[in-house]
Amino acid sequence: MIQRIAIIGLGTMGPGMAARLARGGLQVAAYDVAPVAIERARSMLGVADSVLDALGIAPPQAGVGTVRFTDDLGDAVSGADLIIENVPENISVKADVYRAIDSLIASDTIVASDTSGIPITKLQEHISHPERMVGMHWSNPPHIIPMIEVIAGEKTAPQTVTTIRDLIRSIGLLPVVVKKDVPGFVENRVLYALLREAVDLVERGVIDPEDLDTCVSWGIGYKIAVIGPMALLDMAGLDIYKSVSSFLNADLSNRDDVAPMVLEKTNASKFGIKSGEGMFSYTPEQTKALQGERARKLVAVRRILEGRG
Ligand SMILES: NC(=O)C1=CN([C@@H]2O[C@H](COP(=O)(O)OP(=O)(O)OC[C@H]3O[C@@H](n4cnc5c(N)ncnc54)[C@H](O)[C@@H]3O)[C@@H](O)[C@H]2O)C=CC1
Ligand SMILES: Cc1ncc(C=O)c(C(=O)O)c1O
Repeated sequence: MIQRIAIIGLGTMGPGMAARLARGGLQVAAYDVAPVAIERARSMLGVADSVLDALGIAPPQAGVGTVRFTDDLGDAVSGADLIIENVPENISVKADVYRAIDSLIASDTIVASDTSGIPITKLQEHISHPERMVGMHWSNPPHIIPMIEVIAGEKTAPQTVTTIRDLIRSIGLLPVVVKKDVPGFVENRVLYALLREAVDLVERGVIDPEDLDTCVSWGIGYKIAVIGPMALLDMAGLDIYKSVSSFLNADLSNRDDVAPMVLEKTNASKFGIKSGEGMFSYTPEQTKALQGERARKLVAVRRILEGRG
């Protein structure tokens, strides 16, 4: 049974994951190579906890778990039943972490990766017990979005998948087991199909960025939270989908490289909220207000969707 979890990497995703797992009654050790990331994560726990309160997520009867921060990798993974690797989306950075923990952990300790889309089969090449490695892909913000993809690589033991799926369920989250280890798994294949088209439309001047967001959020986005794509096909009618897709699919963006607009911005260190500018601009005050407003709205929508409005 999983009780002790180590999270390696406390950037965008780590702090919310730590808070959510602790709320599920688990004992979390949180580690990062960067002291500044540890301090930032520590300061974010209270905010995440108040969002979990607003969501009405109660701890189990045995009580709420704990989050302890450490700057020592050996200390973080010592005695852990599960390690969640959450470092940047780069195979060699992730492989360094697997090599570093290999001799520090028991052969049956589960090692999960929160990779956004690197096939688990590739990551397994860098660990001595590949049968205990699994994909555990959270969605951002991880303390609010309940769905987590679970992905087996070619060498993952079925029991490893079952253990992680059951753990996710046991703390009130929603596991989705992906049946094939395809790049991007399912959530990001769908998201990146949408983002490729959205970026292309803005880049070609078909629409302004603000209007693109209005169109998608108030059109498809709002609807799709209630009616998933497969159900939507039935609601619209497969005959309609057949007619439209017969001419539209051929006209959709099929670019297989990164769009020039994105390269231009990233080359100028315009990464979005984290750097103050990306598609839009953000002052620190605006960022704080935006994060609060988004959390409030996501909480309200989730409560309604769960029938707890
Ligand atoms: N940002 C997002 O929306 C999502 C990201 N992911 C995935 O989660 C993983 C982490 O992503 P983010 O949190 O966005 O990245 P991030 O870049 O915000 O944070 C990564 C953290 O890892 C730390 N780190 C780097 N090397 C390390 C090492 N050797 N040991 C310990 N810590 C180390 C960095 O100091 C940093 O704090 C990536 O694989 C990403 O693709 C998954 C879901 C959503
Ligand atoms: C743009 C983007 N890329 C990856 C992920 C997750 O892996 C997300 C997300 O969770 O929101 C994302 O927005």
